[in-house]
Amino acid sequence: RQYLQCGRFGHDLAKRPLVMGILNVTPDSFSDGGRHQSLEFAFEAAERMIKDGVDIIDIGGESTRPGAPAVPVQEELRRVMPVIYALRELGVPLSIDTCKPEVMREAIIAGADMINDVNAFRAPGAVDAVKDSDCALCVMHMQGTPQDMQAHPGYADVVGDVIGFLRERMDTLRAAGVAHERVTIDPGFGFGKTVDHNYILLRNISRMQHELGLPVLAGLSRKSMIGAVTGRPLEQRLAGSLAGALAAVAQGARIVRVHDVAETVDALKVWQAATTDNR
Ligand SMILES: Nc1nc2[nH]c(SCC(=O)O)nc2c(=O)[nH]1
Repeated sequence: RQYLQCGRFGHDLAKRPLVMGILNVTPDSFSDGGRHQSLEFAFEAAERMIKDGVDIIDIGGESTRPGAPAVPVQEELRRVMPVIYALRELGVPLSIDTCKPEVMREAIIAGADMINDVNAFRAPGAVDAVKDSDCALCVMHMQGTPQDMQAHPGYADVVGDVIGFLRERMDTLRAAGVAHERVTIDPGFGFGKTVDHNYILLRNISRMQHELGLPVLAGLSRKSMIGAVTGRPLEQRLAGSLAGALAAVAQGARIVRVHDVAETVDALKVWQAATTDNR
């Protein structure tokens, strides 16, 4: 049985896959990019996700899309901290999508249940920032940086390379005293991968899970790997994203990170009914 036993998180992943809702608090994710409006919008979006059945809300203050500009730490703190303090009143588990140790520390103090680091806690000070807490950690594979990762993605063996990377990150975290149960791993769809690499990784989630003995988080929602095979633009990738989420869950993924919470919750309910013996 695999759970994220630590701290406020405490979900028993053995029961059913969890839905992580994406909450971007970056200026480009709000119509006017205004601060006050973004907090109001973030709060309303979170309330909506909770009503729709979300299990975790992932708050991100820095876009990590290919080519996205880096955000200074003070600006990222100004974006995410008000949202964390506001949303923690709603009682829903919160994940913070950040690579910066300073943001990790503040988020943990504010009661974050998970730190979701697309850089796998490689920044100087990142392991120190989280090792003494009980919050859950998502360790994701990325080749290169958001600025250059899609230029020339290449692997000798993409699955073996990703597993090797995640194993090395786990060894570093464990050496720092981080408990195994706190960690969820993630192949990082779209982070230094071609479309083929992404689908090879998707087909091998169960191998990752078994070789590393850790639950897998899958984030395919609306990504270019969905667009590549459907020909759909960003705003028309719901069906493809639902299929991707179910494919990941069929491979044993325990958390899916999505934009469309209500639809994914429904899809997983049908999946659960179709694949679980409820007698
Ligand atoms: N753990 C985790 N965190 C993420 N943050 C983003 S931002 C890019 C986007 O949503 O298009 N993707 C992921 C992902 O795949 N896994």
